[in-house]
Amino acid sequence: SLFSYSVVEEEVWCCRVAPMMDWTDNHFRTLARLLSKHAWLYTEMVVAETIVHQKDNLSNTPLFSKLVEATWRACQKRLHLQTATASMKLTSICWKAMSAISSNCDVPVSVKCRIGVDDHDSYSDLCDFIYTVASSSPTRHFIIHARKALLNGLSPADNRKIPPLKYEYYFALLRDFPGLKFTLNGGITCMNQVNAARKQGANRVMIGRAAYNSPWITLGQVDAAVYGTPHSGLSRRQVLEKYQVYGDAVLGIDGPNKPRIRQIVKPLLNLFHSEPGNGLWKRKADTALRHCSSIQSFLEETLDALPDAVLDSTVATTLPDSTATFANVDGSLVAPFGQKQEHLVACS
Ligand SMILES: Cc1cc2nc3c(=O)[nH]c(=O)nc-3n(C[C@H](O)[C@H](O)[C@H](O)COP(=O)(O)O)c2cc1C
Repeated sequence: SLFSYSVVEEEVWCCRVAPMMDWTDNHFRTLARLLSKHAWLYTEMVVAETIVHQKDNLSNTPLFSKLVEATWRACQKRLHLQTATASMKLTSICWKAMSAISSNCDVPVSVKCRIGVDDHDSYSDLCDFIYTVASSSPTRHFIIHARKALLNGLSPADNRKIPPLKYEYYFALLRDFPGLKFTLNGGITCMNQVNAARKQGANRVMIGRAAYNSPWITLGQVDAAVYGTPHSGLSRRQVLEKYQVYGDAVLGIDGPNKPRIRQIVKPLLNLFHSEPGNGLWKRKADTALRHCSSIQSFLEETLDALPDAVLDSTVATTLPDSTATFANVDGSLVAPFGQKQEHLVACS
C-alpha cells in the first residue's frame, strides 16, 4: 500500500494538487507553493514497505530517516494521511489497511480510488465499496478519480485517458452519503471548470496533470479563483529568483549529484507553457543542463530566450465565468446518477 500526506483539512471548499509519482516531489511542491499559498499539496506516494524496511537502517539512509521522522511529525501535527488502493476489488484489504493506519495515528485519513475496476464498474459496486470501507474503518473522506481502471492491457498513462470520465458518480455519492466527504478528481484543467463544479455542488476538487503541465495558469490562479484571496503578485522572473535560492541550497545536499540539477530544474520546464519563447527556452535549457553546475548559472544562461513581457508579467486574474457549466468531455451535463439510495445514509 502507498500513502502520501498533506496538511490537515478542516475547511470545506478547497483545491488539491494530486499526488503524482515522480512529479510531485519536493522540488515541484516548492515551485507550487511559490505560485499558490493555498492550494493543498500532496507528497508523492510512498511505498509503505519501503519505509518499514528502511526504519531498521535509518543511520545509512538520511532521506528515509527524514521521511519516517516527517511521517511521525505529520501525525503529531495532525496532518492528513491519504492512501491509494491498487484495486477496489480488494475492499477488505482496503478497510483493514485503513483501520491499521488509523489505529497508529489520530489524524484523519482518506482513500483515493477510481469509480470502478474492470467490470466492477456499476454505481452500486462503487457504493458497496464506499459503504464497506466507511462502516468498517474510520475513513470518512474519499477522493474520487472519476474514471474506472482497466487492469489488463492499458498502461498507467492510458488508464488516465481512455476509460471515460463519469462525474455523475461523484455527485451521486455526495447525495447518497451525506455524512462522508468526497473530493472530485479527474480531467479538471482550468479554474472555470473548478468553479462550475463548485456551482454544481462539488465541495472539494483535486487537480493532477494540469497543475504540473501548466502550473502558471493553474496554480497561479488558484488563490484568486478558488480562495478569493489575492494571488502572490509575483512575476515568473521573481518566482525563479526565489526558486533559484532554494534550488542551489538543496543541490547535492544528499551527496554528489543528489539531487541532480536536472531534477531540480524539471518542474520549471512547464512554467512557460504555450508562451512566446518557450520552445527556444527549452532548447537552451537542454544544452545548459549538460554543463551548468548551479541553478543560478542555468537561469543566467537560458532566460534571455524569453521576452521580458513574459518574464515580468504577473498572472492574469480571470474572473470566474458565472455561466460556465460543469459538463462531461462529450458535452453532456452532469446529473447525479440514478435514484437516491436511502439505506446508504446509515454509514454517515
Ligand atoms: C505521472 C503521474 C503519476 C501518478 N502517480 C499516482 C500515484 O502514485 N498514486 C495515485 O493515487 N495517483 C497517481 N496519479 C494519478 C493522479 O493522482 C490523478 O488521480 C490523475 O492524474 C487524475 O487527475 P487529473 O486528470 O487531474 O490528472 C498519477 C498521475 C500522474 C500523471
